[in-house]
Amino acid sequence: MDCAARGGGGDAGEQQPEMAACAGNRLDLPVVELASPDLGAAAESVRKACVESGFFYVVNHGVEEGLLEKVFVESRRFFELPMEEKMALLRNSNHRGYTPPYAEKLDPSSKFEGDLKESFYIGPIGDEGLHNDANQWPSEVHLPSWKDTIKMYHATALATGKRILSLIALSLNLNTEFFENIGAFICPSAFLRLLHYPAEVDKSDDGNYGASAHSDYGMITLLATDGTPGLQICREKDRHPQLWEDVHHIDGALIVNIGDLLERSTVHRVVAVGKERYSVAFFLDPNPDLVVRCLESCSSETCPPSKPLSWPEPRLLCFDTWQSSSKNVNLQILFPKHAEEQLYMFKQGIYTSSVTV
Ligand SMILES: O=C(O)CCC(=O)C(=O)O
Ligand SMILES: [Fe+2]
Repeated sequence: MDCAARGGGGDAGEQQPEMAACAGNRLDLPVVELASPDLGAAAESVRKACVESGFFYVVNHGVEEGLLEKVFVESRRFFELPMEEKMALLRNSNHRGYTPPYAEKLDPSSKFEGDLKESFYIGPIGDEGLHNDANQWPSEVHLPSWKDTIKMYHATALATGKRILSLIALSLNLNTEFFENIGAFICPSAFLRLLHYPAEVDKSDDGNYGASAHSDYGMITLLATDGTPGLQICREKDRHPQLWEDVHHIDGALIVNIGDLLERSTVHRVVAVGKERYSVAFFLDPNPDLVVRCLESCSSETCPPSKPLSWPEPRLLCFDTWQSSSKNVNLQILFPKHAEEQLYMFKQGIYTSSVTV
């Protein structure tokens, strides 16, 4: 079972006055060294990043630069195909495939028809021998090396994502194997999403976003960009006016952000910068039958834990339809600073797809 709409789409939700980051107000997000033998220091820096902004960079992350370059080449090749060829791979009921411009509106309150981006989703890659790969793949005649490159990146990003989650576990004084041990990775919902943002926009799209404000709803997202600016975060979404800060590009680094499932997601968006932009997002979420609840060590009287949640069937999870906590597989999560928001994603119904195609 896969998740419904990817990305997010519930939280930011407001067309309020806002400030862009002032020039010179450089956002210095932590850079985490993933190959460091000093796991304690790396975990501490992850913890600081998660508590303070929910966004950080990782370097020495195990993704070869050459592989990433190939992914961007293949991505460009796909998005340059004629629209009818892309539409032939339109996102299917398993949420794999192509979404054209305007197909998604990550911020449901946006006054525009949809976001400017187009994208392509690749879900968990099955063993073809077992016929369980629900992905759609472009024709090998047109794009002969596409599938192998994308599969390679999916596997590499999954390994990197698991390493980051082991540091997150450590940062919470848990065993590095915590997520592995509770079964979060038995069959993880690992979705790769290729994204393409147009350079030119029609007059009617003045003020529209490449990707409107949202938070990602899963555990962590690994983001690679082609270096073109546009990504912004809002660290305090309830502040008025909102302050949006640019996440700048660091050569060779991946951008990591934590999602709603870790209770400390950060609202972000991609603004149109008058230049074409490519990015590749990898969403690492646990296997679908995991029960989610707050870690005891992250709760207190003032920060009571939420009741356990099944993942990712939130449509069933209104306040009055709690699942029992009796399952022994529990993903118990974190960062109590935002415990009061534990349920906001469900209240907002962000799993209800905002896809209009
Ligand atoms: O393209 C980007 O930089 C961000 C994409 C994103 O936030 C998403 O797809 O959830
Ligand atoms: Fe996102």
